[in-house]
Amino acid sequence: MTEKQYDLIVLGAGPVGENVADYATKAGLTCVIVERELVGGDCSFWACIPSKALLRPPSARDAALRVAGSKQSVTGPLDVAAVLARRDSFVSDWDDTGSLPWLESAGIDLVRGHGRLTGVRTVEVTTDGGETVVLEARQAVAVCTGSEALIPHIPGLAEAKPWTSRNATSVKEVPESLAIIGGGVVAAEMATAFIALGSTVTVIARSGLLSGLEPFAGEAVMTRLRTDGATVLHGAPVGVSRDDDGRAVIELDSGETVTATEVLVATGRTPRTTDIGLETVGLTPGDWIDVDDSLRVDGVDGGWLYAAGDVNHRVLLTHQGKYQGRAAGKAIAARVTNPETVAEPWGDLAASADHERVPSVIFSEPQVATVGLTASAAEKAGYRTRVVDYDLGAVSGSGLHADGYEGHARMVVDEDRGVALGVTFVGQDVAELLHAATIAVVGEVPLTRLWHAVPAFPTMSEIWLRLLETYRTGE
Ligand SMILES: Cc1cc2nc3c(=O)[nH]c(=O)nc-3n(C[C@H](O)[C@H](O)[C@H](O)COP(=O)(O)OP(=O)(O)OC[C@H]3O[C@@H](n4cnc5c(N)ncnc54)[C@H](O)[C@@H]3O)c2cc1C
Ligand SMILES: NC(=O)c1ccc[n+]([C@@H]2O[C@H](COP(=O)([O-])OP(=O)(O)OC[C@H]3O[C@@H](n4cnc5c(N)ncnc54)[C@H](O)[C@@H]3O)[C@@H](O)[C@H]2O)c1
Repeated sequence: MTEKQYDLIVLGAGPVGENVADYATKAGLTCVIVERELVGGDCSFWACIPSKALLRPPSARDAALRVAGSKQSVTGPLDVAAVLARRDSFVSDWDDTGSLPWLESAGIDLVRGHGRLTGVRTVEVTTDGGETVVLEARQAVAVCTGSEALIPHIPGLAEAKPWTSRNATSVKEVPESLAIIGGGVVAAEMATAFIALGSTVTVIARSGLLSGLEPFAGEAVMTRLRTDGATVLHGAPVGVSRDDDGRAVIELDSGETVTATEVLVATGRTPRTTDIGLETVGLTPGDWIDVDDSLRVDGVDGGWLYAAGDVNHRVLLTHQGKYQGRAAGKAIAARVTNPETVAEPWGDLAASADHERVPSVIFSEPQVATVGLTASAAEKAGYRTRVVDYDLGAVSGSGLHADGYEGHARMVVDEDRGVALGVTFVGQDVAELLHAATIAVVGEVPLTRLWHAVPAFPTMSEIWLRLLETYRTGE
């Protein structure tokens, strides 16, 4: 048994754990990070990176096909083997050796193995070789263990050995057909990817596609999926089995049956907290971990426990988790000097934007880029709102970007303060329009001043001018 002491112990070397450790170390703390799989976490090896690596080649090919002149140069189908090989290179063939020099240069120690809290500021790690390493934190422990796919209780589903997003993003042999249970982000992106890779895709979306977003987003993605040959059903699965040929058979409450080579479960996430010793510090294993805006865990005496990233269920996105990681790292370090340090809203120690100002991009076809509140969420939150819509395809830059460009933009305005509460773009390559919207929403830029942020001609950003003109016309 080995015993070591550090200022901070971070459980989980995903993007979030890495940021907590980095920011605390930069502030002068000694830090160790515990990782049981790959340094870089799910995002690097099974989620963001491989999924986007699968989606980019068909998206680039589609873009070329939408411009007369370049269209004629696309003379063959998508090279699936090359797509998978490019994905493999982005995940370094699931080898994290490339991440280790960064940890070393940042001055962060690494212990490989499964970590569990064993009480106040202590963690025990069972290494792959079966050794036990006992770690003691002088200041804090940060839980950044992330989340994993939730397998719902549908009779026969678990026995039918469904795919999760990990199987989909690490696919080596593209199945002839794929049924996807769920209508959220994973379903939208993986349906887009597997249609392009050549599978026959059926999406079983009991409450429609992308239901938490502006309704036109899910409708546009659904229309495109259907145009590209997918079937989108609204029933709920009530039973799953494998037939004699090994194919998955999914029965729906509507009486319909879907048969496919594989079934992908995309019904949300569950926290990785079942076996991390939460019971030793008065918390419940298997629960999401509640935190305040400085990512400090609620209800733990002494305020030494932090939880950042997916595991706290505030926002399940890498960029927002990394933002939390920066705040947590700085808050932990600040409280070494002054334990009473308060995380002021919008200060460096608080993840204030988590509440109503989160940006996200869904890399489906078309893309969906959104920040802040939807019209219905803003109304529910009690704002006096005005909704401004504009046809993104009517902007000169869009027409130049792709022949017959189709897209839509919506800005939700807080009428009392004259600022944007939320913006949603749907269309080809709208991901790159998003950060301007994030600045407008997070910065609460008055629309009267935004008028003077003149978008360059002829870019798609002229959508801002059109949205503002439409808003002013309606005054
Ligand atoms: C298919 C898919 C695509 C996605 N695409 C995007 C995207 O494009 N953009 C985006 O912003 N978000 C995306 N997300 C969400 C994103 O992956 C997560 O929000 C992000 O990975 C969360 O980071 P994290 O560090 O909290 O957790 P993780 O990345 O899950 O890292 C947690 C780490 O902790 C380790 N760990 C867990 N328990 C222990 C333990 N007991 N001891 C030691 N180590 C432990 C794990 O092995 C893992 O390495 C996607 C998610 C999925 C499923
Ligand atoms: N581009 C990105 O940023 C990106 C990409 C993929 C995933 N993610 C993140 O990963 C998280 C997980 O994505 P997800 O798509 O798994 O979850 P989700 O919460 O987006 O969608 C879950 C879907 O499953 C459905 N569902 C839930 N239980 C069901 C059941 N028993 N039967 C049938 N349908 C059921 C829901 O109605 C919903 O449509 C998301 O929160 C998202 O933020 C982000």
